[in-house]
Amino acid sequence: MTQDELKQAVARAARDYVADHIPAGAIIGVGTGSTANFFIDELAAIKSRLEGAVASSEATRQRLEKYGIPVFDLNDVSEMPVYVDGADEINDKLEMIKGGGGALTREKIVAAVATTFVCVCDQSKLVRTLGKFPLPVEVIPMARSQVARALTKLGGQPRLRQGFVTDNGNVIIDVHGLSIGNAVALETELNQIAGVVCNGLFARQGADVLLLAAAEGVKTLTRGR
Ligand SMILES: O=C(CO)[C@H](O)[C@H](O)COP(=O)(O)O
Repeated sequence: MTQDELKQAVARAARDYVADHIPAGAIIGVGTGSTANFFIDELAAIKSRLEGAVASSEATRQRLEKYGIPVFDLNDVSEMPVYVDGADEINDKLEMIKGGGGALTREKIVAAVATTFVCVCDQSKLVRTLGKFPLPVEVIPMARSQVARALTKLGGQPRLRQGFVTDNGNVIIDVHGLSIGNAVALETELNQIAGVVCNGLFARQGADVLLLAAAEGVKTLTRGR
């Protein structure tokens, strides 16, 4: 199976998970990226069961609206049964690196309101140790040099994502060369650097359910929050 076929398979599994686990008329959170896009395509088939969705990026908002799925402002939504999103890496504790698509801040905010984070991945994303994928950090533009120096002191090699501006008007620094032993501690430490808006470690609030696509089928792994 190609990687896109695996993404399609896991998107279908996520559609079925949503159909089985949410009450009719719920609002759900929707992530960003190619796997999330396949999920939106599948979600269109069950849209009559939803009141709508909250989008984690402008790209996701546009795709949801293309299918006629109502998109709500997060400020008007106080609870969501589920948030569905991909990841760049995930370990067996269901801690993740996210933000390859640059939407990490809004993803973390929308996920924080959801009861259950369902991560949808193909098998290539499952790793023993997080950090081979460069860790995205969203930074206020005037702070980029000072944050880069702080990231170097932490042992990483920071690289500015060239020509990229987030939906929030900020820049992304991708941190290479990290081998992340304690993801919760590093997530917390990075948040203390002045100028950091958000970092791509989703460890303090990891996934609750992982739907993992492999050639043999889609496996479900769960973790208590
Ligand atoms: O965090 C993300 C976007 O900010 C994505 O979930 C992550 O990059 C995975 O994307 P894809 O499904 O395209 O591999």
